[in-house]
Amino acid sequence: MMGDMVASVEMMLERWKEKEGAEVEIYEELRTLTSEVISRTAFGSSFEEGKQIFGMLHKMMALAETNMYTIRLPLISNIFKTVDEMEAERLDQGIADSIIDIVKKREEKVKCQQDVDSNGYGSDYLGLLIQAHHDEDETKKISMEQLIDECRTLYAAGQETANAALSWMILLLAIHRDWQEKVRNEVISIFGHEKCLDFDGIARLKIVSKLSPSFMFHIARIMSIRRISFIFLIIYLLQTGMFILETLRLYTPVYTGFIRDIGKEATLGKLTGLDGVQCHIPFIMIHHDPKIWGEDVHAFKPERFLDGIAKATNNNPTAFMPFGMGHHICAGSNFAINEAKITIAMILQRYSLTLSPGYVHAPHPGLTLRPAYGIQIILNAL
Ligand code: HEM
Repeated sequence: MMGDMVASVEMMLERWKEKEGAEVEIYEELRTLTSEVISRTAFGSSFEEGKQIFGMLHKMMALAETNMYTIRLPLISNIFKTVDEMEAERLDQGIADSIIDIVKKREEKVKCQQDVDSNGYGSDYLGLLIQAHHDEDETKKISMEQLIDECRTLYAAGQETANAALSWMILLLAIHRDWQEKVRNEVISIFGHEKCLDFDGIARLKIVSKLSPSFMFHIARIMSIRRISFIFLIIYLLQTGMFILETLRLYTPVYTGFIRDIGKEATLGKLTGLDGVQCHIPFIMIHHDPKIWGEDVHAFKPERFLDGIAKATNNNPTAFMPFGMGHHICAGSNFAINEAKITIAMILQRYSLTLSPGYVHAPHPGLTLRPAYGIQIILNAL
């Protein structure tokens, strides 16, 4: 998975070579990147076809956002459909057909015994889903509709959110030049300027996982392991980690939070929730509450996370929930943090980021919290 992330960032940086010294619209660039990452992860070898599906899904999400507050009348809405509703249905069918096509191609390969690895239908997400679709155990088997739904969920949950989060991170790095330097210094102290993207190294380095990064580097140099495992070292990006948490607090992608049904009467402080009542937990309000974070709640201060989340939240660690909480907590939180670390590390190894004077700050509360007019950044090669 990490290999797919690195390969996708490499592709983006290749494109950027032609844009050095010029202004780049980061939100769109990162949309391509995050779609690429999810496409490769979800569809593996079929990621080009996956990208077409994600293109259609993206259009559907845009339609959903436009119509978020449209009131639908029972019965009448089933008979008379708006242009947007008809377009959404067309896209939905297109997505389902494309997924079925990819599934058929994989199944054909298995029949012909070509290019099939030991995992049968493949070890990417799609392969695992097809395997589940063919499971002989009826209790584990999933239907084709469920398979299609799973692919949709992964995109919706994993692309838009990561796109928004990464965009705000780049903005904050461009504004807070001191933090841009801190994060870059940390990245370079661990990875140097070279591309250290060898994944085979991880197996060799696992056993020394408790040792410090500088010691590991020393050992690796002695042993002539030229390219150290990126995956392993990524966990040592501590300043970068704090920076990521602070961005997720200030610009929480799933800003609306979640709604939970109260299953049975429950008391929380002075509040009593009755069975059947719905409870809305708005993340962004909790992330901006001075009672939890202190009077400097609106300031950008990654160092508040230096001694952990409990300290930063005045001993209310559950008050920090960019990835949700409980049974439905984000299934891709580690994926998202690693994606962010890899992307930031690889960008800062190569570029100094300056905010364009044309940037207009307008966080837009759509399905996710995203920049209404994009984020224009000037890329200066280091
Ligand atoms: C910064 C990026 C991300 C943020 C802020 C984020 C946030 C969230 C939140 C708030 C939820 C709802 C949790 C709840 O209801 O308690 C969620 C659910 C989910 N996320 Fe993420 N997410 C991110 C990235 C990803 C990625 C990259 C993936 C997949 C690769 C992913 C997969 C999922 C899935 C499958 C669920 C549904 C879990 C369930 O209902 O059981 N997310 N995410």
